[in-house]
Amino acid sequence: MTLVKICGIKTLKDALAALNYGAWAIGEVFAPSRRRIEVEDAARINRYLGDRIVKVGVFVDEKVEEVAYIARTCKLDLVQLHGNESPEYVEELHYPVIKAWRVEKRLCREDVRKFKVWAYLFDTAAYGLKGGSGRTFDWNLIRDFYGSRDIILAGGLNAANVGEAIKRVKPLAVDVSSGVEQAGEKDAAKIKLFMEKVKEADRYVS
Ligand SMILES: O=C(O)c1ccccc1NCC(=O)[C@H](O)[C@H](O)COP(=O)(O)O
Repeated sequence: MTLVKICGIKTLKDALAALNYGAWAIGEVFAPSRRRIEVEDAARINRYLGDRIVKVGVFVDEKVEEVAYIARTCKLDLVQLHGNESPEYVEELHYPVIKAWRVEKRLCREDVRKFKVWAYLFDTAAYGLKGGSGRTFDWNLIRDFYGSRDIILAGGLNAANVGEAIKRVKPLAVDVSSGVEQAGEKDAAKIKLFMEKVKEADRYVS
C-alpha cells in the first residue's frame, strides 16, 4: 500500500478532507510560502486531529531550537527538512526527520544515506522555489532508490500521473500539494480522485 501525504494544509476543513479520504499524513509548511501556516493555527488543527493522522511540519533552514519549539507546540510527528540542512543538523534535532532532496542530477545512495533519518523525500528542483512547484522531475535520476521503503516521491504529482509514478518508483509514500489544488486552494474532489488513483495503482504493485 502506498501512503499519501497531502502537503500545504492550512485549514481544519482541508485536514479533515485528507483524513476522511484516507491520507496517511498532512504537511504543514512553516517556511516562507503562500502555503505557510501560523503556529497557533497548526497547534489548534493538530489538537483536534489527535493521532488519527500523521502531522508533518515542513521547514527550510530554520534554527534547530525553533523547529524543536514548533514541533512540540504543534505536536508534530515528523519534521520535513526542505533546505540545505546538514547531517549534523539532523542529529542535533533529536526528532524523526524526512530529509527532502531537490533532484537535479542522478542521486547516489552514499550521499543520500549520510542523513540518518526516518525517510528521504525526492522533489523537483525549481528555480526560486524550495518546494511546492507543481512540476515533475526525471524519475530516472532516482532509479537507485526504486522500491526502497524509506522514500517519498514528490513534485508535480496529480491524479493523471500518480499511477505511473507508483508503478515505476514503488515508493513508501507519495506527496502532493499543487496537484490537489484549485485556484491555489486545496480541493476536496481532487484529493478524493488522487486517493482513488493511488489505490488503483496499488493493485498492480506487489
Ligand atoms: O509547498 C510549499 O509551498 C513549500 C514551500 C517551501 C518548502 C517546501 C514546500 N512544500 C513541500 C512539499 O512537501 C510539497 O508537497 C512538495 O514540494 C510537492 O509539491 P507539488 O509539486 O506542488 O506537489
